[in-house]
Amino acid sequence: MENQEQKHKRRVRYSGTHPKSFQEKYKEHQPEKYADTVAKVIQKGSTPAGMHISICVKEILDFLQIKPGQKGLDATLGYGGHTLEMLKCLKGEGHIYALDVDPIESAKTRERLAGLGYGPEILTVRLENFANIDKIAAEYGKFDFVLADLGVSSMQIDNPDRGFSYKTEGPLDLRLNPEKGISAAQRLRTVSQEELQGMLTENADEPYAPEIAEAVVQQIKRGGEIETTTELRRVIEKALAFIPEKERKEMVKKSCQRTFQALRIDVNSEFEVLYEFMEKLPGVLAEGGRAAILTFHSGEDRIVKKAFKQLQREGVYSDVAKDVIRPSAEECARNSRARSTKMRWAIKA
Ligand SMILES: C[S@@+](CC[C@H](N)C(=O)[O-])C[C@H]1O[C@@H](n2cnc3c(N)ncnc32)[C@H](O)[C@@H]1O
Repeated sequence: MENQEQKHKRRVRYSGTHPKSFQEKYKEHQPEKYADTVAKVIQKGSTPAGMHISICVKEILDFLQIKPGQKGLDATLGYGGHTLEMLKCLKGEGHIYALDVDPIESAKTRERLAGLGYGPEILTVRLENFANIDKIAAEYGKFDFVLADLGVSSMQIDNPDRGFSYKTEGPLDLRLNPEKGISAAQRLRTVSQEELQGMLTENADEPYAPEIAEAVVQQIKRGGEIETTTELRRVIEKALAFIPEKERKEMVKKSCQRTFQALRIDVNSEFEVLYEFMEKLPGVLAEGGRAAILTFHSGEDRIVKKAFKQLQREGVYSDVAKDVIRPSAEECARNSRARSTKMRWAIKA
């Protein structure tokens, strides 16, 4: 008996010495305590867990020309990397108001920045959608500078519980504020094939939108669940099984990225709130006030470019970026998430 048991004993799987899951990367979650580990991860061109590396910092600061005593708005606080650099420019005089819709990350950021000496006397953090900048300006007055760094932070993408990435198993949520609205899984339960196809095309230029929309809707009609990130990825893999094997892996990867992007834009009404923000932006800027916006895909950039150009023609802005500004090759090598970034700016007349 003993012998038999030994025979069937499985070799313990070697799990390696390096942490693999988001939670296991506890050192990266405490940048102040484990600065060496964090520095090594950044040097390798990766973003440490629980952190976000700010993009185009120099380009933004060069443009905004922040002076002590000014009042600014960071419409997308995130990890607070840009906010921190802008706060330094104030040299203790003036104020920054920072918005975010994410209650989880913005609370952590507020605490961390307060720990660095930037408390409520110089920084006000509000849990607010940037579509409501008019209300913020009505409360605090017009701003000398405004920054919006659109989309999601690395902390949100990397946390499997938020469901932003097809690469890790988690609930298919994708909400920037998980306490409001409906999750992506809930959205898929009632979406029609036609609507989903339109969503994939409009929000992410997905070339296989018809195939993916059909596969998703059929799966749900048959009573199959799509409640997790992996379940959605599997449906996409099946829908694209007709692609020759040599190209399939890469195609599936790209279609997964685009499908998750399209769903994220949908459940967070990202285009609608961006239109509203662009419309209200001139009204919250002081005369000569400067605004910089970072976008991450063509849909966002089109909205920003069109609004800036039209409002310049109407004399609302005295000047706008002629061409898009891209992060340097060196920055993209250091931070792969910078590769798709485009920056545009405008100056209020
Ligand atoms: C790319 S991150 C910002 C990173 C930040 N600039 C930094 O340096 O750490 C974008 C942030 O904007 C927030 N966000 C996205 N849409 C928003 C909206 N409509 N209103 C307010 N915040 C929003 C997200 O929750 C996320 O935290």
